[in-house]
Amino acid sequence: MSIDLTDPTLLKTACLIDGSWVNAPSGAVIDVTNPADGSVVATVPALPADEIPAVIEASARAQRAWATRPAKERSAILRRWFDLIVANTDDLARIMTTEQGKPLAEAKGEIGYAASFIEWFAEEAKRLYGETIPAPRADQRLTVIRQPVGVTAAITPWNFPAAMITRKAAPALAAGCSMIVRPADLTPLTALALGELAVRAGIPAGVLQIVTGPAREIGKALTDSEVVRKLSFTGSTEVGRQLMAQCAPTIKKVSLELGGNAPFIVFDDADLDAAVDGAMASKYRNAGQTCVCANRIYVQRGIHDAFVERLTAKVRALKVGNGLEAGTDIGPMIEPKALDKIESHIKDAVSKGATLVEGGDRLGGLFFRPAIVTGVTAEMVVARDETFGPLAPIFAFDTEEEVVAQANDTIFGLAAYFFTRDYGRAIRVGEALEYGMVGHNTGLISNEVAPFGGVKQSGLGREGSRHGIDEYTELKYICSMVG
Ligand SMILES: NC(=O)C1=CN([C@@H]2O[C@H](COP(=O)(O)OP(=O)(O)OC[C@H]3O[C@@H](n4cnc5c(N)ncnc54)[C@H](OP(=O)(O)O)[C@@H]3O)[C@@H](O)[C@H]2O)C=CC1
Ligand SMILES: O=C(O)[C@H](O)CS(=O)(=O)O
Repeated sequence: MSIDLTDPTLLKTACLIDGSWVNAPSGAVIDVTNPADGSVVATVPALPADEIPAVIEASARAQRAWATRPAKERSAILRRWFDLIVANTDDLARIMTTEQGKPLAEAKGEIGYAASFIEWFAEEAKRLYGETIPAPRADQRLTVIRQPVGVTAAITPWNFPAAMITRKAAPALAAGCSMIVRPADLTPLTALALGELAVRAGIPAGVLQIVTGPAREIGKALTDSEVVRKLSFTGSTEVGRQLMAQCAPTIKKVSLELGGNAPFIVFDDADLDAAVDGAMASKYRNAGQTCVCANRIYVQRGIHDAFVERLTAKVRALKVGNGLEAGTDIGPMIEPKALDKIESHIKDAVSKGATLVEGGDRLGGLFFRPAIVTGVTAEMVVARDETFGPLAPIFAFDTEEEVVAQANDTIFGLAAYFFTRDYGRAIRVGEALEYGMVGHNTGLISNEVAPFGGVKQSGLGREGSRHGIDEYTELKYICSMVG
């Protein structure tokens, strides 16, 4: 199946290495399939790990030159990349929906979200200010400058094939670093299309490289290298923990955006319609395949039944189908094991006394009817493990103290949400929740201007915002004797 594009040259099926489009020496390839129908959309190289040292060498060579370019020049080139991505939104979205499955409207939204990080860091590039410090001696002058970390690497997941790349590459390039990106095998085409637009924008050869192929082996080659000074990873906590350990021998800087288990709390005094709309947005975006999705929905007993009734009506109205078809709300899951996990969470909960009140059945292929389960308790697997699918498990609660304790009873700490119109409660709960990001009366918190990241075992560091570029810079202190 070819993808119906206005500009077919955006469909790249080779690695971007040192400014050229390169296949694996052996010709080995990986199939890229459409989750909506299982068809092979394209192939990309299965680049062997022994090709990575040359990629790293090209990255180091390019980075030295890139860092000497005035910040204003780097900014202008990033701005051109932003403009080209925006101008090609429709094609990029069609490529994304074809390989990842999300509805076209969501894919277009992600392209805009991904582009916003480039726009933001094109501006930040010009504001990497240093410091002068009053010296303790008359014959000294103390200055602090911010310099690029150097050669960096990124390993990114399939659920946001564009935004998870630009949220890393934009600050890296803005700071004067180079970056080697290894996208998920399931969704490489979006990454390669972004690479093509980077070339057209004038990002020099070697500054941004995109390699496809065996994750473990390529990851090992990147983490083993002393030249690679930083790794940024988005994905599961399990893999993040492993990559962090692999980076330890060479003392790399590490940024980790890992798993979540977001509580979504609705108090009796909440705006009920706002809470239901917030739950729909947080739970079912990308078919529930986001790290910040509501994973546990706690509803205070006084509003519980009304909330379940209204949520059920909206979930029942969701249209499941091919993301390329107009009106689709929920696309296919990314792979078969995703459906197995949702089913296992439902079966475990029901076996322990919960009630399946909506959906929960397979619709053929990778399609799954969005589900709601009520009567959920802390003893059920869904309370501890991230479903990463369109399942809303609903817990009833009585007091503020009890629900905050339950919400915090997890190893994760990425995102949390709560709905209340009581000012005092808003302050208390917002401060008590042990999460990197908290939504108050909203289920959507992600943008390029705020610091995205988690605490506990949901990650290290922040992406986006004025903080995101810090992950790609080093502070250098210069002490001058002025004689
Ligand atoms: N905090 C956040 O922003 C996000 C967190 N996540 C979390 O990730 C999980 C689901 O996403 P998923 O993509 O399956 O996560 P994974 O951690 O399995 O994969 C993430 C990326 O890492 C690669 N990878 C896997 N194992 C290794 C390894 N040993 N060495 C190097 N690279 C490796 C994968 O490659 P490949 O897929 O090709 O095998 C993929 O590109 C959920 O827990 C979710 O919460 C996901 C997205 C965002
Ligand atoms: O990977 C994810 O799940 C994203 O970080 C979620 S968001 O940034 O699109 O909210």
